[in-house]
Parts: sequence; structure tokens; C-alpha cells
Amino acid sequence: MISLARVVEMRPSILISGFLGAGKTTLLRTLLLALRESDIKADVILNDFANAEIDSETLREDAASVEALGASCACCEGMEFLVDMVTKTAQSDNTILLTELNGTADPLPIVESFTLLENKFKLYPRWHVCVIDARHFEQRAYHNFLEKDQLETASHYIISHSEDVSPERLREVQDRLKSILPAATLTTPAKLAKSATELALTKKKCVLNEQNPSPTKLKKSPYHHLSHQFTACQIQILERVEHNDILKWLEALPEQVMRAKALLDLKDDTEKRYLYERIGSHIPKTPYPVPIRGTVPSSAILIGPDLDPEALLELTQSHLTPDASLI
Ligand SMILES: Nc1nc2c(ncn2[C@@H]2O[C@H](COP(=O)(O)OP(=O)(O)OP(=O)(O)O)[C@@H](O)[C@H]2O)c(=O)[nH]1
Repeated sequence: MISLARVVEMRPSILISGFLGAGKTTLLRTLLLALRESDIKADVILNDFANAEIDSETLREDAASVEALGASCACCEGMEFLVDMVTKTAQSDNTILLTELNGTADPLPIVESFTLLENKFKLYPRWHVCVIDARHFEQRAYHNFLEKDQLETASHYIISHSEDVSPERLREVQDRLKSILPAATLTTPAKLAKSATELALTKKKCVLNEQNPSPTKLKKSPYHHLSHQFTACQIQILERVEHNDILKWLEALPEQVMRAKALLDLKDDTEKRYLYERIGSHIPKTPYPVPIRGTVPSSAILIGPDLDPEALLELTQSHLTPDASLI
């Protein structure tokens, strides 16, 4: 069959990957703020376990649209939804697409399907930015394989928490990353925001071939199954709760909880809601304020391998409110 070529206008896409808590949403916020300052409208797709809604609630101010893909694995049970979402955003007049993958996702099948479905998505250039936490890089036991998979297709990478490690450790991480990703660009959130703005302001035209290959032959890494070992437990906490009790509850969560996020209403502050977090065993003492919109109920999401939802619920009920319930 003879296929026809056509010249079409493309819009840039930035896919953000990185391990649980590495700093993906923080980077996304930096990009959205910079884009908004230049009046650039961004569509955002979030694939963040069942809690995509919690993060999407914290980003709505700055994005033109936010779609939440709740599936734990964007490249398996979520791929069809992801394709639908990207196809939908391809119809929008907004200038750039930013996609944040969840902290255990393997980006390879997604990068590949973005390429295979280029005609449909009209996304170009397609950058893949991986955020690497300098404190924990290659220190995650058997999850190191998953962390490496999240890197391998990166066109750019950012080292987060570089200020929290010694200069020797930082150099070690930089050297390892240079050897794993010789062709990728080491950047910072500020530099990436500047480049993303320039990218969005330059309209790109591409010659596309009319043939649209099927996305069925997606590759997966031999360690892809690791991304399925994580489970998410969601707990609804509708009552107003106390700041100090939340910090104590976060401290009391078992070690298997590798990531916790809770969007909560406080007893002594009715003006805003707050996003509390635990990243590994680290608990930031100051929560992130979020405007009240009432679209997402107050809830917590706990992520880790082999979680026991009933035990986590009991712990939440005893520390925060007996009314807490599993979603
Ligand atoms: N000190 C420091 N803190 C950071 C940095 N990047 C992110 N953080 C903090 O680390 C915590 C986790 O950051 P997020 O951006 O939510 O991480 P994430 O990768 O989106 O997390 P998941 O979506 O759960 O995988 C937040 O409290 C951030 O404020 C950094 O470079 N330095």
C-alpha cells in the first residue's frame, strides 16, 4: 500500500518519570508556573496510583487541563485510558502536554507507544525527563532495577535532593548517571522550565506518514514485573483532624509504606486543605497548602509492597479519627 506523507503542526510533550517521592510533582509544579508566566497553556496527565486525584487537586490552578489516570500501571491496564486521554488532549488548543508517571512505572512501553501513535497524538519533540533522588539512587535493593528502567529512555535527567548529600556522593551519582545515560542532558528544574517555555513558543512542523502502526508490539523490560509489586491503599478521612496527630500518624506507619500522601482538612484552619507526605521515612513538617474546591474528598493514599489495608485503617482510626474508612 502506498502511504501518503503530510506536514502537520506538532506540540511538544514532556514525560516525567522517577521513583516514588523523587520529586516529579515538584518538577511539574515548577514547569507549570514558568509556563503560566509566559501565558502558555499546558495539558497535564497524571498517572499516580489511585491518588492521581489528590495530586491533580494540587495542580489545577496552574494547568489548562488536568486528567487523572488512576491505574497503577499506565503501560498495562492503564494504556487504553492513556491513549484515550492523549488523543483527547490532541484536540485541544493548549500548547504543551506534560505527563507525570507514577513512581513505579516503567516508561519504555509508554515512550514506545507515543512514538508508534505519533500520527494520532501529534506530539513533537517528545522529551522524557527522569528525576533521580541523589539520596537513594542505586540504594533501593532489588528496586534498583526498576529505578534503572525509569532512566533508560530519558532524554533529560534531574538530580533532586542534591543539597541533602555530601559532595562525594553527588559526584558518585553524577558519574554513574553519565555512564548510564551518555546521550541524555543533565538539567535542573529552572533550566528545564526555560527550555520547555522556549519549546512551547516554537511551533514545530513535522512530516508524518499516514500509516498508523498498531501499538500492540510494545516492549517491556525484564524487570517490568517489579512495577506491579506495589499496592496502593486508599483511606477516606472526612473529619477535620489536628496537625500534630497527622505527623504522629505518619511516623507510626509501618516501614513497608514507601510513600504516603494525605489531602486533609485541619481542625484549626478552614481556609485551605493541606497535603501531608511521607517519603520513605522522611516526613516534611510543613504541609503543602491546597485551595478548597470540594471536588476530591479528604483522603490518604499509602503505597508500598504487600500492604495490609485493614491494619493501616486501624492505625489511621486510632491516630486520626474512628470514622476513617477504606475506599
Ligand atoms: N529538599 C528537597 N526536597 C524536594 C526536592 N524535590 C522534591 N522535594 C520534596 O520531596 C517531597 C516529594 O516530592 P514530590 O514532587 O511529591 O515527589 P513525587 O516524585 O511526585 O512523588 P510520587 O508521585 O509519590 O512518586 C515533597 O515534599 C517535595 O517538596 C529537592 O530537590 N530537594
